[in-house]
Amino acid sequence: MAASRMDLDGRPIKPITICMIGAGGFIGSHLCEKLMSETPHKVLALDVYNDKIKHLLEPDALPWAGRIQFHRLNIKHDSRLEGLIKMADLTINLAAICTPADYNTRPLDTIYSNFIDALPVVKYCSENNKRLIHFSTCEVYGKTIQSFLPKDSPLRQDPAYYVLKEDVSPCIFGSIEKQRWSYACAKQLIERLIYAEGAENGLEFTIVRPFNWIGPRMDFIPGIDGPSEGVPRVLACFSNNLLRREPLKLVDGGQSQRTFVYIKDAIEAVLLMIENPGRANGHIFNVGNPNNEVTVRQLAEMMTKVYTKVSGESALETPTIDVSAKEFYGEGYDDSDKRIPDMTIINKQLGWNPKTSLWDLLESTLTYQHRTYAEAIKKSMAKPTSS
Ligand SMILES: NC(=O)c1ccc[n+]([C@@H]2O[C@H](COP(=O)([O-])OP(=O)(O)OC[C@H]3O[C@@H](n4cnc5c(N)ncnc54)[C@H](O)[C@@H]3O)[C@@H](O)[C@H]2O)c1
Ligand SMILES: O=c1ccn([C@@H]2O[C@H](COP(=O)(O)OP(=O)(O)O[C@H]3OC[C@@H](O)[C@H](O)[C@H]3O)[C@@H](O)[C@H]2O)c(=O)[nH]1
Repeated sequence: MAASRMDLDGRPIKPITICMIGAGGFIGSHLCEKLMSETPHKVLALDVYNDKIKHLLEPDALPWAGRIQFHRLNIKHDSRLEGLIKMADLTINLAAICTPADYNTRPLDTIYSNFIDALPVVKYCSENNKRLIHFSTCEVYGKTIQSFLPKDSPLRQDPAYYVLKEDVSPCIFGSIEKQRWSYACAKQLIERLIYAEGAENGLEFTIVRPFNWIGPRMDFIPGIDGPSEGVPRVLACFSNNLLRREPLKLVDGGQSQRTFVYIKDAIEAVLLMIENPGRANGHIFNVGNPNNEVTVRQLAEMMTKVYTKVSGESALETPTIDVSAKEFYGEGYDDSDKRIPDMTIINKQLGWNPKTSLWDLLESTLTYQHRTYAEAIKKSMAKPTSS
């Protein structure tokens, strides 16, 4: 099966070894799954955790046994990193602190994780002539130009002022005390450094800007497989509320807009980048679904409807409540107003298009959430609390 696979230019795809840093996270787990089930490539999977890829590592009888190897390490301080990058043909760096609740409360860890800790990875790839696919973020665009226009300006209708385009749009962040932007700023600087390594030293790189990829295994459910007081990204926050039958919290009224793409669609795009280096090298790619735009309030409403359908439970009388950003995230939070990816470059280079509608992706994801967590939540809620 694998030997006859062709790239986009009709050439047979040769098996390669991939050093995947952050392989134990949400995106990494889906990418490992795809690479094991549909390709002949080998993966050196690096992470501090492996819970989300355990099903790929054990038992030894799995059809891909021997093609995936887990290395438990922290890239902040581990001398094995360079050796592992040297053993591979391609490095994919996914490692990062990337939950907004951390950006303004742990700004130093956020900056170190997204910039300083990524530096050796870039350096080792450049020095050893290894290809790098680096995961950045749509947050590097910051706020849209539209958000600074007067409310009654007709220019607000013009996509030139809000659609985010890799080679045209500016990066607009808030002031320094809005520490929300520390993440985006660190990601922007590492993008610039990688770009400069390409320009000055010939590093072969691809930069990925994910636009809200969501699906099973994203983050954690507080108190079940993560800290009770932890604040994950919105999919897991709302899933947790639905599972516990409590109102979904809308930060500052839930007016911000996002486009959500199904993780399985997005992984197809990454596989195309891996297997078509000639088309992907030197490029920055938006990866998102421009057709799945909603406000956070609309997302909450849709998730409530979908969850009612997949769980068979009745809807809550009060499905949502408003909370202020300060109350929910603390001092220094700020938000991206709107995120619609322009798809021209990825379409032209890789012919990729997302397929799954928001309703469909929520249906499969919430079915997974219900199946995975409903029992555990019931048990934990039935336990008497110690006082
Ligand atoms: N999911 C999205 O929609 C999205 C959007 C924009 C950007 N991204 C970017 O994509 C990448 C992956 O995101 P994700 O959603 O899978 O996040 P995730 O938190 O699930 O995965 C990141 C993984 O990196 C690991 N890691 C972090 N620091 C490490 C270190 N020092 N050493 C070893 N491992 C370390 C973590 O343990 C985790 O398993 C990140 O760079 C993130 O900024 C994701
Ligand atoms: O319970 C909640 C959680 C979140 N929200 C809101 O929902 C929106 C989305 O929040 P998420 O936590 O998913 O994160 P964001 O979309 O703001 O940023 C994310 O996008 C790009 C990636 O780099 C990161 O994964 C993360 O920074 C925000 O407006 C947030 O304020 C709520 O209204 N209620």
